[in-house]
Amino acid sequence: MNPSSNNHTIEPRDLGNASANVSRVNSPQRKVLSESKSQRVFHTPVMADPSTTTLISQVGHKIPEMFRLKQGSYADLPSAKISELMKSTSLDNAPTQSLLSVVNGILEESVEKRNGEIPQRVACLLRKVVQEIERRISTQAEHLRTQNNLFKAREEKYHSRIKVLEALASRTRDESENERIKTEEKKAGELKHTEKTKREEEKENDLKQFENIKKEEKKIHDKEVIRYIKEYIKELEDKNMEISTLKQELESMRKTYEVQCSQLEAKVEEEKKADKKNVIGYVKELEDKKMEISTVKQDLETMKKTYEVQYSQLKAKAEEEKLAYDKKLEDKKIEISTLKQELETEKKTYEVQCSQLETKVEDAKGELKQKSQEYEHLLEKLRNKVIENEAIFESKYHKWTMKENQIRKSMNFQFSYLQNLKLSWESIKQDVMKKQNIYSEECNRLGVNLKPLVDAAENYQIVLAENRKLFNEIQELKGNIRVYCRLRPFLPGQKEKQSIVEHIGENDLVVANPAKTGKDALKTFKFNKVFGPTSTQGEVYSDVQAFIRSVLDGFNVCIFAYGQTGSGKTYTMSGPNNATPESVGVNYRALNDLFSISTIPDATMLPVKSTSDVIKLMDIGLKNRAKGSTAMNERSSRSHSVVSIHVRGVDQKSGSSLHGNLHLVDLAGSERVDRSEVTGDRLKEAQHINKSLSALGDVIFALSQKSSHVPYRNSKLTQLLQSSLGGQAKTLMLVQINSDIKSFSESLSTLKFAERVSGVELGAAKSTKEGRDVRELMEQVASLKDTILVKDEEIEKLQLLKDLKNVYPGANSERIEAASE
Ligand SMILES: Nc1ncnc2c1ncn2[C@@H]1O[C@H](COP(=O)(O)OP(=O)(O)OP(=O)(O)O)[C@@H](O)[C@H]1O
Repeated sequence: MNPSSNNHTIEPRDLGNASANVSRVNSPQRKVLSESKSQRVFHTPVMADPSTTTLISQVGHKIPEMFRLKQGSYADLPSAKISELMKSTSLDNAPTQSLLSVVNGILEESVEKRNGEIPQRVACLLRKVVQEIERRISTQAEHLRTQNNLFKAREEKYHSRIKVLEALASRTRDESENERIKTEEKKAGELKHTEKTKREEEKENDLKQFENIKKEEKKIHDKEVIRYIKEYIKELEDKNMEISTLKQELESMRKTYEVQCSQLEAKVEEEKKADKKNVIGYVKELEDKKMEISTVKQDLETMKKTYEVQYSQLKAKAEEEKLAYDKKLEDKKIEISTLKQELETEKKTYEVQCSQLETKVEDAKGELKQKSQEYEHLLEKLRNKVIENEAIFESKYHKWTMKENQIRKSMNFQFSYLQNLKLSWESIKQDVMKKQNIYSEECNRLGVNLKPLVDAAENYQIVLAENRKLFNEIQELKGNIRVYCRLRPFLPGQKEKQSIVEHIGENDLVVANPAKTGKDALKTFKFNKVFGPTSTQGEVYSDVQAFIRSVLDGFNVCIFAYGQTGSGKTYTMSGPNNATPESVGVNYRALNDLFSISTIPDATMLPVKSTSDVIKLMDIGLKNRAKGSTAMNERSSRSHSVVSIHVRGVDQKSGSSLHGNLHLVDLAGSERVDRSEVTGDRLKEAQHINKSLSALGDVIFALSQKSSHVPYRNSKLTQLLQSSLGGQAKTLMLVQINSDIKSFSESLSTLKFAERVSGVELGAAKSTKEGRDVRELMEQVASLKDTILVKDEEIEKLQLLKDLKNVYPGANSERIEAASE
């Protein structure tokens, strides 16, 4: 960059005298003044001291006319002249020396003529001039910085060139091992080294100089900036000179390298010639290889031809396909054109529709407008009504306030009345309290009198319970069949809910005949226990439980449910369908009890180990059990169900053995076939059921009459129950009653039958429990019986032999024996 190209740079010839003033402008004013005095020889105002005129004239030719003060002082200048001087164009065009002389002039004038005072407009001029000088200095500083950067960039450029040269030198080293070259390389290295050290030195010098320049710059900054710039420029020129010298040196180095390269090339040529001989041998080998390659080439040629044939075939095929594709394309184009036509028609239709819609929209707009008018009219009406209503409300409000006043008045009146009432109530209260005291005294007296009566009643209850217990014990001793009666509740879907039962006691039941009236209609039945319709399965079982327990004491127990069809026998014995633990019947509870009471789980005839095992067996039995829907019961059992559990065990402490049977019997229901409306197979079933039940009735009748013959063998049922009914067993009959009025006749006959059953005396139940001695004796008896049996057989045989001998006296005894066997 050429410094003189900038408008604001100071030419070297201007700078010599102006540099000191620039620094003074930047310094505090007082310093400026003192220094300006010491150097007055340069800057005394032109007009004040004629001795300086020569000097001014020396430099004056460079100051534009307008900044030259011909006569008078700056303070005397007219304001128009000052404002003209302050114009940016005038200041820009003025050389720095002129500006500095203006500054000096003003300052000298103010010190010498005006005792340090500067008029306002002159001060403005001074400020402007100083600002301009400052701006120029900062531009110069910027310029210096740019120069510096330029110098650095050049330095880097030289560094990179040196690196390139180094690379060249190293490459040369690698290519030749010749010592001559080595020497040369050394030389080159030395040269490079010298050049490098020279460069480094120069660099160091440059840096030092640069630092010096910086220092000087600092000093000059205080003294003479212009001189520094001059020196700097000179230095720059020197650097340029140095650079050109370096260039020349580099040029000479390049030439040297070129010479070295040509020498190297010559050497390589020589080596090539030496190698040529070897090459001939290689050429021969190459010839052979070429032959091989030509053979391979021929093969390849043949392959190429084959491929070309294939290619031509494929091409022909591709062309055929292309033709077909073109045809398809043509078709598609036709299709597209058809579609376009269709689209066009659609578009037209759509446009027509659009226009129709627009017309409709217009119509709708009209309607909307009309309706909005109507609504506005309505709104107006409503507003009027609101006003009317407001008026009505106002009048009503007035009336209500009047009424409120009236009510208030009456309330006040009633309040006073209430006060009076309260007073009278207080007096009444007092009277009542007195009376209450009297009554409590009388009650106390009565309580004292009543106590003996209460005690007597309590005693009566105890006596009653004892009586019941005694009655039961007597019955037990008699061995009566126990009879529990259970009443089935009305079922949810049942329409008629009129009951024949008048009274349900703990042990008695009163039934009313709907055909009769008065006392004749009522009939009382007594049983060991009566369970009402609300009784639960648990309650029923709690009274059955004792029987189950006695099975394990060696008693035979039979529990059988009897009753008309649909009266709840299966419900009591097994429970409802999908029974829960709360609703399961006697069977399941009894089994649970047996297995929880027993210490010998496998002491059964059947391999059952738990309730669930037996239940599984029972389920099999239930599945086998015939069931059917009748008019009387949806899930009527069409057969008797008998669950027999045989318990055998040995008491390990006492050694006694026992065996007990438990029969859990759910009889099929007795039914009147006219009511159950059964026909066909069902009718046959009903007849069989009724037959077996009547056989049971006959047995019961014979037992109650203490007849010498009891017809057990008339049915399988009575045969099965023989040991429970006739033997010394514990028997419980659960009588099921359906209290429905329609079932009166059936219920009555059931109750009568049950009454008869309860009168049957079986004799005191006997346990089969036997002591150890008895058991051993029994076992001895059994073994003796077995021995007797064997002996009897032998006697029989001997007898037979004897008879045969008598018949055939000459026969051989061995042959007779064989014949008899
Ligand atoms: N105590 C009871 N509580 C609620 N429902 C009962 C009760 N007893 C019986 N039932 C219901 O009455 C209906 C008839 O009962 P169940 O089948 O036990 O009679 P059943 O005497 O065994 O009849 P069948 O002799 O025809 O077999 C069933 O739906 C049963 O669930």
